[in-house]
Amino acid sequence: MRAARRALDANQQRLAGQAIVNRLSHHPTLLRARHIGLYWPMDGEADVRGLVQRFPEKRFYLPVLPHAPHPQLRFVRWHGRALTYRNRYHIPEPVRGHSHPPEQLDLVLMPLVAFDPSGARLGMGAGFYDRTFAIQHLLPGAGPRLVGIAHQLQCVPRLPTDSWDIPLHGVVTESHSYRCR
Ligand SMILES: Nc1nc2c(c(=O)[nH]1)N(C=O)[C@@H](CNc1ccc(C(=O)N[C@@H](CCC(=O)O)C(=O)O)cc1)CN2
Ligand SMILES: Nc1ncnc2c1ncn2[C@@H]1O[C@H](COP(=O)(O)OP(=O)(O)OP(=O)(O)O)[C@@H](O)[C@H]1O
Repeated sequence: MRAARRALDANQQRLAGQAIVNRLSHHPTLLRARHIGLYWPMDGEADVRGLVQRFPEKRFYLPVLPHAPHPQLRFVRWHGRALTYRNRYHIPEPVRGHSHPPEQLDLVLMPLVAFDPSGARLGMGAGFYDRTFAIQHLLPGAGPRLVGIAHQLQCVPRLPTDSWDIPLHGVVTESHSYRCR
């Protein structure tokens, strides 16, 4: 999946990102949300950063890697400008800015490697998102809506899941919007 999404050329990437932003722009969950977790795309992930210009009245945050012993991602405010600092995976991160408690975000747009229509998500394998939103196992209605963002080619019929995986509420690709739970 990672090789397949990396193989998309710049034009396919641009079109996919625009199509997903357009879909999200009519998505009631996005329209209602005020504090939104976003991500800086890497490794062929769909680029939905255009949302920041599209919705200047909303507040967007980027994930910042935890330092031991804190197991959770932090979400730091991002205004859409260039970033210079890169984390250990070479992903840009804001170095200063207001951080919003993850469980108080309204919506988190989650990067993923593969997904299935039931809302199972395969990530990069470090468990950052699962640990950050683990509270949803205890309080299923609590915390942000979790919406996966992907290219349609990342959809598989059925993914195996582990007990700690947090299911997605929905997934949006350039051609489909899935409602999962
Ligand atoms: N854009 C984006 N940001 C994100 C994530 C993501 O999946 N996408 N993450 C989602 O959790 C977190 C970062 N998690 C990551 C986990 C592993 C690797 C990674 O590249 N692993 C390499 C080995 C890297 C190394 O150790 O040198 C690999 O698997 O090939 C990258 C990000 C937070 N930010
Ligand atoms: N709630 C949790 N508490 C403690 N450890 C956890 C929790 N959730 C996940 N983990 C740990 O994280 C590891 C990686 O999880 P997994 O392979 O599901 O990551 P992923 O969802 O693919 O990655 P990511 O969320 O970073 O994109 C697991 O082996 C597990 O030990």
